[in-house]
This record gives sequence, structure tokens and C-alpha cells, in this order.
Amino acid sequence: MMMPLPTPSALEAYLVRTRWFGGKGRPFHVMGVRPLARSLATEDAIWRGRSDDETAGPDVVVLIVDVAYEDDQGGAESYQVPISTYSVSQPRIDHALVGVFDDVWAYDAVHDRDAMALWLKTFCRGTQEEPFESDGMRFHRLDVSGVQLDADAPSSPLTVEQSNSSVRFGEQTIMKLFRHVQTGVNPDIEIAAELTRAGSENVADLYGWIEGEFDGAVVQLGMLQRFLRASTDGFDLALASVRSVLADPSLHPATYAAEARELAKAIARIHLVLRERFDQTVLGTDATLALANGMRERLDAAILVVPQLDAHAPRLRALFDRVAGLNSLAVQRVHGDLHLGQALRTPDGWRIVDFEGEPSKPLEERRRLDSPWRDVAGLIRSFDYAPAVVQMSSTEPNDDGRSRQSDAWAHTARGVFIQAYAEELGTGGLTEDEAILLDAYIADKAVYETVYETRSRPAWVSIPMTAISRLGRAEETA
Ligand SMILES: Nc1ncnc2c1ncn2[C@@H]1O[C@H](COP(=O)(O)OP(=O)(O)O)[C@@H](O)[C@H]1O
Ligand SMILES: O=P(O)(O)O[C@H]1O[C@H](CO)[C@@H](O[C@H]2O[C@H](CO)[C@@H](O)[C@H](O)[C@H]2O)[C@H](O)[C@H]1O
Repeated sequence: MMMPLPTPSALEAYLVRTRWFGGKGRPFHVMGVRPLARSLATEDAIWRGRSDDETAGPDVVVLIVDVAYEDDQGGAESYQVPISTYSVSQPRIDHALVGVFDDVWAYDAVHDRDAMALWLKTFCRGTQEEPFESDGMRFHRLDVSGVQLDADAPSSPLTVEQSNSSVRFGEQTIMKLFRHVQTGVNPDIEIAAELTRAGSENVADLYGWIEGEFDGAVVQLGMLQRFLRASTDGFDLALASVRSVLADPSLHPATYAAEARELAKAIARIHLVLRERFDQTVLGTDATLALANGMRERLDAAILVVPQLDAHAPRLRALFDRVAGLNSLAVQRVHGDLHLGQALRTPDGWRIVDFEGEPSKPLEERRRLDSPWRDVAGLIRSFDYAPAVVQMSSTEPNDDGRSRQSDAWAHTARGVFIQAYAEELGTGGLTEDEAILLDAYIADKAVYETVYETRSRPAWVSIPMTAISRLGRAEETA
């Protein structure tokens, strides 16, 4: 018997309730529901829950849901929605109910620990030499550290801010299922695999990944990594540091310096490995002009969404013009979307996650060579966010003393970070060209943030706007 699929209208109602659907607020409809792997179409009992008791576990189907947008921008996207189904309701996962179809109760399988156990068990059946093939999905293993996967570890979905859906298995592994899927190589898997093979101590080791096929091409659906136990999110750590400095004026803003230094070294080491394991090259004036033009275009587009940017546009354009005047641009693979929330402080040092790049860009664009100063700029923007977020959530008035302490905190973190990054790369500090690139990437990221905050957290738009009001002032008066 074939399991009934959720209807397009039920999926439309479900998508808008999720954190990961990128089309919220836009008119859209579901134009296709494609089963990529359908448990009942296979004899393989593993997809049917506990094989000794077939009535107990869920049946699982992995759907690709195709969405078409109906606004002027138009376009289409595909989302991965794994569904687990039961013949009776499952109150424990009511919040993940997609609908009831022909008396079959369909839930988002990510929230169903019995369904997620099937993914882990399936991973455990493959080896590095021989990926396990199950009903159109291939489970690849990468076995660099020789870790024994615990097939019975219980799953729990992560509740932190995320663009995809991650599930932790016990204290050992974490599996991320990509939600917005595109055919081709996903840089999150590609880069984590290379860093793991290189023995990098600054990444969460990759243990495996999942592939399927649609539109006649390979699609990468998810990845299994080492779960970093006892880790602290780098942004939370920065917030705690700012709070302690503001609460106790006898503490110097440099109390965070050791963390900033170690983080900079970790990023530099990652950049060095990426240089070794992927292409790197030095591009000429065509590339610097194209980079500057890209930044100018993003600014023009951002002004349409955030009109108050217009008043600052001449100073921002002047920063981008300086990039257009550079003779060369050293490029390599980079993280592409780095901020403190993707840096995890573990007891044995900093590890970086989420090498996916900006999820809204096509995969091929995200895999392009770029300047590592884009990543450095991303972190520097986070050093500016941390004091601003502390101030916004504090009941204390922002007097001059607190403002000075906050500015000093961000200034110190930035200075220490750049110095340590350059030292780890074996250079004394920033060259004049690198300083021009860094300033422009910081401005470009702040412009992007004004749009991101306007759409996602309007109350925070003042954070990048305040930064933008200061950017380029030194050059203006020089
Ligand atoms: N290997 C890991 N160990 C522990 N926590 C992790 C790990 N990978 C990610 N996380 C946590 O999950 C959050 C989201 O991960 P991320 O890879 O950024 O997902 P997304 O692509 O969905 O945004 C991170 O900010 C971090 O808090
Ligand atoms: O984590 P994502 O890849 O989805 O990145 C998006 O969300 C980030 C916020 O979660 C956002 O980052 C901005 O806010 C951070 C504080 O919450 C701050 O540390 C970053 O510097 C700032 O850019 C990111 O821009 C956005 O793409």
C-alpha cells in the first residue's frame, strides 16, 4: 500500500510555521511534492522503525517540496521535508503535525525521535568504502578519526537559531538536514570534509553525509558531524564579556583579548588549510573592479529596502571606489558567512561550523574563490554587535561611561583579532591594500545587515545603521 502524501495546501500552511522556510511574507504556492525516498516502496525494514515490531515505529518518506513565488521577484525553491506517518495520532509531536490524510497522521520527521533513529541507524550500516544505499538515498561515511557511531543514541532536535534543521544524537553526533536544497555540491559538506581529512582541530569533524537525486542530478541532503559537547556559542561568550566589563568598571576591556586572539588564530589556520586543499590564485584589475561593482550594486539594492542608507551612500561608495583602484586580489575558498554565532568555544579551543555560505545564493556562487578578508570582516561586525545587543537588552541607561567602555571593548577585540590573525599567517600586520579590502568588506557586510535586520529583526536595524554612520569618516577627513 502506498502512503498518502501531504497535500500542497497542508504543506503551504506548514511551511509558513517553520523557522527555516525562506519565503515567509511572500505570496507563494506549492507546485510540486516529490517523494525522493519512500519507505513503503522498499523491502528494507530499517525505514519502517523497529524491524521486530512493524506496527510500532513510523513509516518515513522524504519529500522534496517545490515552491513557486507569486510576487514580482518570482522564482522557485525546493525544500526537503522528511515526513513520518502513523495510523494514530502522536500527541508528543503535535507541534510538528503537517496534517491527517486518509486517516494517516503525517509529522515533520525531524521532530520525531523514532524517525530520526532511522537516519542514524542507516548511517551506521555504511562504511567509508561502501556507502549504504537505501531507497534512493546514499549514506556516505568519512572515517578519519575511527570513531564508533552509537546507533542507539537518542535524538533531540536543536532549538537554537538555525536556517536548516539539526538533531543531536546523545552526546556524540549532530546531524544537519538541509532544508533549502539545490542540486550540486554543498560547500558545508565539501569544506568540512577537507578540513576533517586534513586533521584540522578547528572544525567539528565530519562523520558522513547523505545524497539523493532529483532533476537527474545529485542533491546533498544532510551531514553528520561530531557534536561539540560543552561548547559555548562565540556570540554568547562575547555578550557575557561585555556585560562583565560594563558591570565592573575596574575590569579592562582587554579581558576578552585572549579569546579574540585564539579565535583569530583558529580562523587563520582554517584559511591556511583551505589554501592548501583547494585552488588559490591572485586575480587582477578585472576582479577588483568586479568586486567593487558587486558592493556598489548591493548598496543600491539595499537603499530600496532601507531608504535611510541613502544619506550615507557617498561615504560607502568612496570605500568601494578604493577597492576598484586595487591592482590585485588574492582569492581562495573561504567560509563566506562568518560571524561569532558560528564559532564555538570548546574546552580544547575554537571550532568553526556552517561553511554553507549565504543560503540565499546559488550553490555555484557560494563555492567561488573569494578574499579571506570577507571572513575577517564578518567577525569584526560581530564585535560591534555584541556591545550594542547588551545595551539594547539592559535596563541601565547608556551614559557616556558605558558608551566609552563598549566602544573600547569592540575596539580592543578588533585590534587583537587582526593582529593575531596576521601573526598566524606570518605577516606583521595589514598591508595598505588589505586595509582597503577589509574596510570595504566591513561596509558591505553592514549594508547587508541593514537589509537582514529590516526583514528579520526590525528592532535591531539601528545596530548596523550606527556602524554605517561612522564608516569612512576617517577617509573623508584625510
Ligand atoms: N558540531 C556541533 N556541535 C555543537 N553544536 C553545534 C554544532 N554544529 C552546530 N551547532 C549549533 O547549532 C547552531 C546552528 O548550526 P549551523 O551549522 O549554523 O546551522 P544552520 O545552517 O541551520 O544555521 C550553531 O550556532 C550551534 O549553536
Ligand atoms: O546564521 P545565519 O547564517 O543564518 O546568518 C544570519 O543570521 C545572523 C544572526 O543570527 C546574522 O548575524 C548578525 O547578527 C549576529 C548577532 O545575532 C551578529 O553576531 C552578526 O555579526 C550579524 O551579522 C547574519 O548577518 C545573517 O546572515
